[in-house]
Amino acid sequence: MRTAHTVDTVRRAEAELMARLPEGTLMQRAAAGLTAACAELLRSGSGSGGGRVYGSRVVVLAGSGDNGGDALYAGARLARRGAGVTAVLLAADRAHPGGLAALRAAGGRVADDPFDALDTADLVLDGITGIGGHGGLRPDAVPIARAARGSRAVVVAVDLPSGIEADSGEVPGEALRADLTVVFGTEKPGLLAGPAREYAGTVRLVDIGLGGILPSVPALEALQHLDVAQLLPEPGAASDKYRRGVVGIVAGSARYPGAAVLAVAGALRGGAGAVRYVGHATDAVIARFPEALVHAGPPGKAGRVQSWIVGPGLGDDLDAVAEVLAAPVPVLVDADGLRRLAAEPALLRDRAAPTLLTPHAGEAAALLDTTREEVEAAQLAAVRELATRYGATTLLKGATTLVADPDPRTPVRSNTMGTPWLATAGSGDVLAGLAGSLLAGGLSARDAGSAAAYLHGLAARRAAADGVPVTSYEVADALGRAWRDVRETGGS
Ligand SMILES: NC(=O)C1=CN([C@@H]2O[C@H](COP(=O)(O)OP(=O)(O)OC[C@H]3O[C@@H](n4cnc5c(N)ncnc54)[C@H](OP(=O)(O)O)[C@@H]3O)[C@@H](O)[C@H]2O)[C@@H](O)CC1
Ligand SMILES: Nc1ncnc2c1ncn2[C@@H]1O[C@H](COP(=O)(O)OP(=O)(O)O)[C@@H](O)[C@H]1O
Ligand SMILES: [K+]
Repeated sequence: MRTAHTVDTVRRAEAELMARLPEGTLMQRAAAGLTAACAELLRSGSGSGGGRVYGSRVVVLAGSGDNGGDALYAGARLARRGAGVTAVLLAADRAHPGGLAALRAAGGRVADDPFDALDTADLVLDGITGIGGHGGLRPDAVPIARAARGSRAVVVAVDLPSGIEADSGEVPGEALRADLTVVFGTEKPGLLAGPAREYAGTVRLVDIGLGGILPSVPALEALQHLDVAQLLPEPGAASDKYRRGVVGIVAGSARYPGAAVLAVAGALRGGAGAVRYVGHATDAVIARFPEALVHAGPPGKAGRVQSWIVGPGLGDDLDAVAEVLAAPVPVLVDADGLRRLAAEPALLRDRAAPTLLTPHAGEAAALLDTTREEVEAAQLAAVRELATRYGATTLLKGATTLVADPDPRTPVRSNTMGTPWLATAGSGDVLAGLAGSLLAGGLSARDAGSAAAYLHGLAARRAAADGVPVTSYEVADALGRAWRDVRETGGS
């Protein structure tokens, strides 16, 4: 499990640890981890450095705080290994004194012209701001950050990409996009939530000894293979199709029969014992999936289920939404079902069984009575607000998918397993089917949503492995492979 803690929590834990250690120890641990990561990158040939630390050209962008200190000490270590290291000081009179002295003692120098230095750099260390930065890059840092990004150098962010908000994942102004972020002690929420997450590149965690001090419940977490493997249901010797769970799907319409087919496709790969389709697309569903049980409706007449999915491709025939939400089983509401809910939130008022809402940014905006742009700029705040306002677990789809429970103390789950290939019509229907199927298998709404988002992203990656566009149907088809992948790596 990847975990992220807020800035306040990190600062408290660091203070507690620092009180037990000689001064400067944590910064040296951070700098040592940073140096190792940079050396590895340079040796791998990234940034056209010729595959060695010795002789490579490194530029350290150093702001006025400890983030700059980390970067300067790492620069000093790289200089001792033979790199040519130049520092660009964003606030020359307030640069970290110890870090700057160490760099100079190791043969590093301060740049006369930052742009000349960046022009020939192989690697740029971004130490402008860390967890103390707010409000985006300041005007004097903007041209330097742009030159760094525009150069051929590989960019390594120290703790987090400068310009992002560590706690909210918002990017209020300009920020410096990194190829690698070396984060200290624990991840920060902004590394797991969009839009900031998309600035971080690959994230590498350096242990600085905070492990036993940080609270065990993080602010955010992200599942990995092993975690997903442990969540997935597995039939036992005593299982029959009803015990494995029956998922009911109210989706599709004469106008959008494909949404029904795709939701059923996802649900059939989610481990439920049976998939019961209810609606106007029975012919299309049965033609593709003879194993589905079909019924023209209404849902109450279709037979028992352990969970319902309602919404994909329903069009304007939305009476079934209220009917399904009145059932005492877990319900996943997607697409047109969410439109109905935005118009009548009271439909959720008397629900005792779990509810999972799966909006994309546009649907989330309608539910929150705001704009898509505002949701996209503050995804973490939006998903939390949706979950508390509607009293329902909410999965907010996007390049990063977030899942929040109504109880604000429960860590938000982030899924970074997606791929832009998923931005294709109908892939959300497959996700809804898969998540609803996991709900029928007995997973909580949070586990079902986050495990489904993970498998869905992994399936798309597998299906697009050759770099070719994938269709939503192919994503559904690759779910079996994704399931096998996590089981093989995670054990079962
Ligand atoms: N604590 C620990 O034990 C450890 C901490 N570690 C490291 O310390 C980092 C946190 O250091 P920090 O607290 O000094 O804050 P930091 O992010 O460097 O910013 C400092 C100053 O920058 C300025 N500034 C603000 N916004 C700005 C902007 N938009 N653009 C430009 N400048 C801006 C503002 O100063 P101002 O100019 O307003 O006076 C602010 O005070 C942390 O991320 C990690 O790398 C590690 O060594 C491990 C041990
Ligand atoms: N850039 C992206 N990177 C990763 N995943 C993405 C990206 N864009 C969209 N997705 C994923 O693709 C799916 C799209 O779902 P949705 O918006 O409901 O589409 P549709 O309604 O066409 O099915 C979601 O799972 C979303 O998280
Ligand atoms: K930084």
